[in-house]
Amino acid sequence: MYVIIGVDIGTSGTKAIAYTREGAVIANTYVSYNPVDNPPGHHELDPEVLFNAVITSIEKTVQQVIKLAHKIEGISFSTAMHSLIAVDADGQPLTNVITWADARSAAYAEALKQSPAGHDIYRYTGTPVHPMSPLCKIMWLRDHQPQIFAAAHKFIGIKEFIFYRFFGKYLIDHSIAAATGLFDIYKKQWYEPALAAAGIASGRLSEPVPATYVVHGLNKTYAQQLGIDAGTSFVIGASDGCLANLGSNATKPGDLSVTIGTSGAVRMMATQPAWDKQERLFNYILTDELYVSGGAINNGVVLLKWYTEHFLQKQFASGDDLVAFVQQAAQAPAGADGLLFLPYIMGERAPVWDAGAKGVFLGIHAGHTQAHFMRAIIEGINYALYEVAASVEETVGPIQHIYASGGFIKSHLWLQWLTDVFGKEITVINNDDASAVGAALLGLQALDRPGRVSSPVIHSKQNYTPDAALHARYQRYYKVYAGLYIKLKDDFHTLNDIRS
Ligand SMILES: O=C(O)[C@H](O)[C@@H](O)[C@H](O)[C@H](O)CO
Repeated sequence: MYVIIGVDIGTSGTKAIAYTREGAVIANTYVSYNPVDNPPGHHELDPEVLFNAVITSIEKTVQQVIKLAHKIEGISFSTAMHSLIAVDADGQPLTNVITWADARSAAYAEALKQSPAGHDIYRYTGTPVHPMSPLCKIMWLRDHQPQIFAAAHKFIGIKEFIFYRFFGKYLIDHSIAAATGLFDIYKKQWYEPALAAAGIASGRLSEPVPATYVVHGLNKTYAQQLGIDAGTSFVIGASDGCLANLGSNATKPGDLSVTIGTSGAVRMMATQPAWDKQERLFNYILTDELYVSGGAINNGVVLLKWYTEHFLQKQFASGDDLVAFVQQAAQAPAGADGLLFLPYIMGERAPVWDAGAKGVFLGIHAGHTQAHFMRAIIEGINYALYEVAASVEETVGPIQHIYASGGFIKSHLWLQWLTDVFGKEITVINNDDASAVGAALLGLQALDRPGRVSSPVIHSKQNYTPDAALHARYQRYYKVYAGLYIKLKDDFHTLNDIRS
């Protein structure tokens, strides 16, 4: 049987899956990594660690496929958005991979956001003006590391780095380009006013190609190492966010995908960008016909890791530790007996887009225990996504079905609590890594009929139904939650000033 390998290169690890045309995952490998040690507010990965993780995950998956006597018809890629690496003329990295979670360019984002150019940049590039975007990171490099800026032959992302090593070409798919803040999502070319703001010409960026673009001619050394033919088709693929919609079945108008991994997001597909006059939502590209609108939050499972390591003084790895965390939180009642958590410990993206926002526990009383704090954390993440979903509904259209994906789907309890907050049924299909499955599906389409996107084959389906009484209780708490940021915004910034 033929399989396609879908690779999802994330911020915490890389996953490769072997996917059949019948929609079964018959082999997979996950390689995790940690960010390099950095000052607070900076978040970087080592490009070599990342490259090796991609090699290892593909190599081990190929070995499993060969053992099962199957054949590989192609490899297709999903990657985290907004990453930046400056490379020299030989393709050697001059910087680490600066990830979406890096906030060093906050002051640049703030200034640009207030300017007329900033509003146009948001509108035409689809990327909110925020330190996550490569645009703001390049501005920061230009002023803070002028030697690196001058020596940089290209400014690229994770996938371009990998593809350059594999094929000797700098290629960027439209989906990842749409998350740079530098790409015109209507004309599908680099956007001059954004290039001017960054102080670069388009020649210092990669060549944009559609997500279904296929490359051949893998470097022989890597072909040997991976155990595949150098003629194997490599589909460039798209971004993890857009592909999570595809892999979790949220592909029709009215389908909302809710992802909670390290970070989180809600997204809806549309045939055109949904320009949000309040600039809360992104508009990314999946294929020539499909845009993905939505909002991402910074604070997902990263909060469980933070709380476990700092307060429970234990190691935390997603998976079993996540399930155990939620089980312990379940000792507290829904609503955590009046303990509310505004989860902005990493600053926040949608809907406030404020890198200086902070977290708050509100309503602490003597009856609260550790379990209440843990429950409040989960509920804070749920409210944050619910708030973003409301702006998607307002801008893109009514929500009809909700599909969940990401590491949190391992916890039935968490899925149920999220369902109760949303007050709408939530479905999880197949339990696989949605972005890797999305990459495989897009890959199959690219190899067969470029430009079209199919939906996953559904083998299993879990539906979660809301409890009306709990939804009503959450609604009362949510109203308090939704007023918190505005009340506290200035205080967060005053505290930041005092700290610095
Ligand atoms: O849609 C999404 O999921 C977000 O917009 C992205 O910014 C991700 O958070 C990022 O790619 C990390 O995986």
